[in-house]
Parts: sequence; structure tokens; C-alpha cells
Amino acid sequence: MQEYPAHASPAFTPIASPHPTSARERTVSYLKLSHDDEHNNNAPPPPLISPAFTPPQTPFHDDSTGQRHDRQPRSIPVSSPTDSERQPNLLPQLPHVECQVRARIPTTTGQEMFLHLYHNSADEKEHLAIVFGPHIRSKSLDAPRPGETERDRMIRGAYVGTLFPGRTHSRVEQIRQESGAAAKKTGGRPSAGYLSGLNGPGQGPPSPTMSSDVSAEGGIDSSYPEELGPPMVRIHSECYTGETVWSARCDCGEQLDEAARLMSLPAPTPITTPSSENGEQPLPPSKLPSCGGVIIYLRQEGRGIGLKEKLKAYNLQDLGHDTMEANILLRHPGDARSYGLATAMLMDLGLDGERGIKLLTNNPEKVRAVEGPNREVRVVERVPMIPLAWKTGGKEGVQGVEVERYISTKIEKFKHMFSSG
Ligand SMILES: Nc1nc2c(ncn2[C@@H]2O[C@H](COP(=O)(O)OP(=O)(O)OP(=O)(O)O)[C@@H](O)[C@H]2O)c(=O)[nH]1
Repeated sequence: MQEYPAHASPAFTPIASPHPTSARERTVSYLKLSHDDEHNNNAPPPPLISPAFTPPQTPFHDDSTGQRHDRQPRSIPVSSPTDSERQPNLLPQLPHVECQVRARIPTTTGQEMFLHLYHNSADEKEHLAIVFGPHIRSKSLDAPRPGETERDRMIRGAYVGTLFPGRTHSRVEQIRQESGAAAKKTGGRPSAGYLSGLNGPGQGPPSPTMSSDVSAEGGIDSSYPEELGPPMVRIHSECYTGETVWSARCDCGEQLDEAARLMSLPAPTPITTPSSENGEQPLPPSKLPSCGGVIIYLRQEGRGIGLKEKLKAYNLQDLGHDTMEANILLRHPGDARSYGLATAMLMDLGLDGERGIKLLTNNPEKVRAVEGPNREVRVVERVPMIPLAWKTGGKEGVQGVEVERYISTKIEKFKHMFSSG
């Protein structure tokens, strides 16, 4: 797991499964679900993932060179839905969301991210947007609030560039005026130099040559560069067990880490950087901006049933039921989640509209549901989240009978798409 440093879960190698599967078992070519058989044979239960879903060559696996972790993920175009396809349970109206506070979080990988905490009109929970890269900003955070001081704005995170001791203004424009530099309005889209300082790890105050950060409406301009294509988005539901206490029953922690890793990769095309604009020395690769993206982290623990009920479901699973049956036996839907909040948060982050987003998921329900009642957000590409154990031929990633059962049920019952097909 060394090449997959954890952004959100503890950085150590995955715990060995209580029932580790051998390489031979992992390639078993049949699906054996009968518990009686397992117990009668007194042998370890077989892996449950059919080879039909465990291709020897996953779209990302390369036997000769090993997996490349430094490349942008391959994505699959998503076609526009037909009316008959649009089945997800969508609220007629999206909830109202407001980003209350944002803070810079340096990570163990050296990349920084900005954690955005949202309140909303639908529930009392604190949903989160984890923003990578310099190009994505929250409109509701940046909007001025009546009576607030510049210090108030900085404390709630509505500043551009980087905070530093003695900083007095939240906006670049004001810092520039304060330093007596001549105002230089470029108009239109902000310069890449300015953009790279928006969320990025710049040192000290922004350069006086940076363009204005204040839009006509009094908010802060930002835009995701066209050349980067659709921004990467992951909608992730809370999983205390998989993300915090190292559960090997699911791959949730691994998926969160992988999404963060992909969003931290350097931008694939040589986008304009502050130095290229100003004719300065080019930045070293480690300082180049990543294309970034956002993980919308929804507090929908246990596919919406909460931790208490999920733990009961785990006991039912140990009694022989799969993850969907366990929910139903507890009188919950197989999946009790909704995604209207994610849609509203993406809109607040400026990721709505024609250009669309690239969604990291295997879940077909998410692909349609996150688009919202009027396709406010458009999923134009999908990046499959292939289990790390599949990509590395079992060398890394969460492994064991429990996670195999979990993934098998996702494929068989929830119709998750684990390949580029
Ligand atoms: N009820 C229940 N929830 C589970 C179980 N295992 C994991 N979960 C929850 O399932 C959710 C997984 O969410 P995600 O990873 O965002 O989504 P997904 O539907 O698996 O789809 P992907 O985008 O393809 O990962 C989290 O809320 C977990 O807490 C389980 O056995 N029972």
C-alpha cells in the first residue's frame, strides 16, 4: 500500500484478512454461495467473485510494467439518459446548501486539500467537500456576509491564496492596493497565476501583478480550465468502519484514498502556470498544480441506515446473509441513500452546466441521481473504481472473504459496474 498513502485512513498496510485467500483461490472460476457446502467440507469458504467480474486484465492492469500510479485514470463516456432510463428517486427540488467554513489541510502526501463544511436545508448533518487543486471554489463561501470584517472572512476561510501571519485582507485586490501597487485589471477569466493561488499552497502574500479576484457580483471568480476537461468528482458515503477502524469487510477506505490520489496527480496537459505567464523559471514537477477535483463526502453512514443499524447488518451477515438481505431483514431499503445534497454542493462549487463532470464510481444509481431533477449537473464520463487487489493481482488492497462477498453482492444485486464495459 506504500504507493497509496492514505489521505483519510491510517497509512499502513491493509490488515490481513482473518481468512486470507490464496492466489489460487482468488482465481477460482466458479461462484459458490452455499454456506452448507462451505461448512460440510470444513474448508475455508471460496472466494465469491466470479471471474466474469474479475478480468485477468482489468482496464488498468499491465503485467509487463506493473500498474502506473502516475497517470490519469481512464474513463468511459456516459451517454445522455433517455427518459425511460431516468428512474432514480429524485427530489423535485434540490436542498439549499451553504458552505460555512473552509480550511487548508496539508496531507501526508505533501499535497494540500481544502476541506469545506456545508450546512443544508434537508438535515442537520455536516456534509463535506474535499477540494483538491486550485480551480474549484465555493460560491456560498465566497459571497460577502452582512457586517463581517475581513478577519471574519479569513477565519471562515473565504480568502484567496494563503494565510500568513499579519495578513489583513481576504482578497488579493485589497492586499495589492494596500501594498501600493498599481491595479491591473485583466478582465474576463482570471489569469492562471491568480487561479493557481486560489486554493494552492502559495508562500506568503500574492504577487501585486495578480489580477483582481472580485467578480462583478462581489463574489470571487474562479473557473476550471477548459484544457483539463471535465473535473473529477467522487461522491463518497461515510463508512466509519472502512475508513477509520480498518475494516476488511468493505473497500470504502481504499476508494477514498484512491479518489484523493487521483485528484492529486499533476495536471495531464501543460496548463499555464504562474511562472509561464510571468516568464519566470518553470516550476518543478512537485509544485505544478494538480488538475484537482472534489470528493463530496456525505454523512450517509451504512448506505443511509446509520452506524447502529449497519453493525446489526454485519451480525446478520455473519449469520449468513448478504449485505442487501441484511438491510432488508432490518426493514431498511437495500440502499437508503439520496444524492440531492451532492448535486446542490457541486452546483455551489461551480461544477454544474454543459461541460459536465467525470464521476469516479461503479454505482449506476449514483451516475443518474447526482445529475439532479433537471440535469443541473452532467456526468459525461465515468471512472470505474477497480479494487486495488484486482489491479495488483492480490499484492495490495483490502482482501478476504468478507470483502469478496461484499463486492460480489454489489455486482450481482446492486448491479455495480466494475469494468469499462
Ligand atoms: N448497510 C450497509 N452499508 C455498508 C456495508 N458496507 C459498507 N456500507 C456502506 O456503504 C457505503 C459505500 O458507499 P460508497 O463507496 O460511496 O458507494 P458505493 O455505492 O459502494 O458506490 P461506488 O461509488 O462504486 O463506491 C458507505 O456508506 C458504507 O458505510 C454493509 O455491509 N451494509
